[in-house]
Amino acid sequence: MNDETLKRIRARIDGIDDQILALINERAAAAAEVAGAKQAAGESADFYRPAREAEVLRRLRDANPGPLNDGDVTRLFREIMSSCLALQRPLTVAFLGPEGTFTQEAALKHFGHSVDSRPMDNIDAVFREVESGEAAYGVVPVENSTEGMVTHTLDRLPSSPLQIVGEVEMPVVHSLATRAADVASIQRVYSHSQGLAQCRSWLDRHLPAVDRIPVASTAEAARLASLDDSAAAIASEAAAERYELPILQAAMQDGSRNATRFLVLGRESPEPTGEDKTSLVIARENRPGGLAGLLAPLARYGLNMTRLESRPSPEGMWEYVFFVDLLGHAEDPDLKRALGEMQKLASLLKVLGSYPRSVV
Ligand SMILES: C=C(O[C@@H]1C=C(C(=O)O)C=C[C@H]1O)C(=O)O
Repeated sequence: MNDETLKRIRARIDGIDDQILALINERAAAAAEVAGAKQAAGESADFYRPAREAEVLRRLRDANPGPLNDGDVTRLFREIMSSCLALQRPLTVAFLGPEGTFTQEAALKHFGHSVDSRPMDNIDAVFREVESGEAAYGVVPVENSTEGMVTHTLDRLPSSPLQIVGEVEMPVVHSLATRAADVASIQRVYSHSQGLAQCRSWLDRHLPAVDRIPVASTAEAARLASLDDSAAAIASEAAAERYELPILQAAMQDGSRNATRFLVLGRESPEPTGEDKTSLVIARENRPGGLAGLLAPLARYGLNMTRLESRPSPEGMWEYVFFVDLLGHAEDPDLKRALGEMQKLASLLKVLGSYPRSVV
């Protein structure tokens, strides 16, 4: 390419950038106008609207003519909205810490980077931070495609006044991060119990005799491995980078499609968007056909159940509660009718939240 051609194209790019710069600032000013109007109408000081944000992202994704791919378009607009909102006041988001966990990645993926994200020591602390109003939102893991449910989160939901206001799905790729020169020099492996479980076959094959030590988080595992040259951590690339640990084995998880679903917790329920999910916890006294009867209204109204999970009930030995995820919003007419019918049969029925299906 000759210099003249390059110069011409670069001048064109500069011109385009000037337009983008003017337009994103115009957008920020418009978003501030919405905030002003909401304030004038006496609405709450929290201007974040998960339903509206999901609609904005879906509309742009569906309108995207390319060549940029849909994932990149939603990610870019996610960050633009995050910055627009932070002009009013950055959202405070509590997450299962410490810094560098997959939960933090999920929080930033959902809210964008212009938030005040606060690491919490455990799942219960995330709930408490939002319940007390210290944080506006919280992010916790709820299930992994290889290892199943995160029981702490499920067990904490029924007794909490919080609502599920969103979900985030994220591929989880584990790395073996260590200062050890080779696999043979590793004497212990730290990770969160989920990380150890998701890499079980790899560990059985390559490090069968080595101690597997569960710790509070994959980020904590990376910190510990950074203090000891004969230790390794199973953690994210981000955590390895944070503690300056070389990666000896990338993508070591057993399932090639290992993913974790996270829940976003808040205090107010999002409006319907047309592409929503509803999470419930239900129970019925134990008798033949009890659960089948309780779920029957869902089939009658043609509702799609995407998850059914049982957990021991806090009420009695060998009694169970069931966690159900459905497509639709609790205010959708059919779902509302089905819930009304289920309520008559159930000993427990609580809507844990209706929220937009994940977009980013
Ligand atoms: C601007 C609004 O408020 C916030 C900012 C949004 C945006 O930048 O597009 C979208 C939803 C809200 O989180 C709105 O409600 O439209």
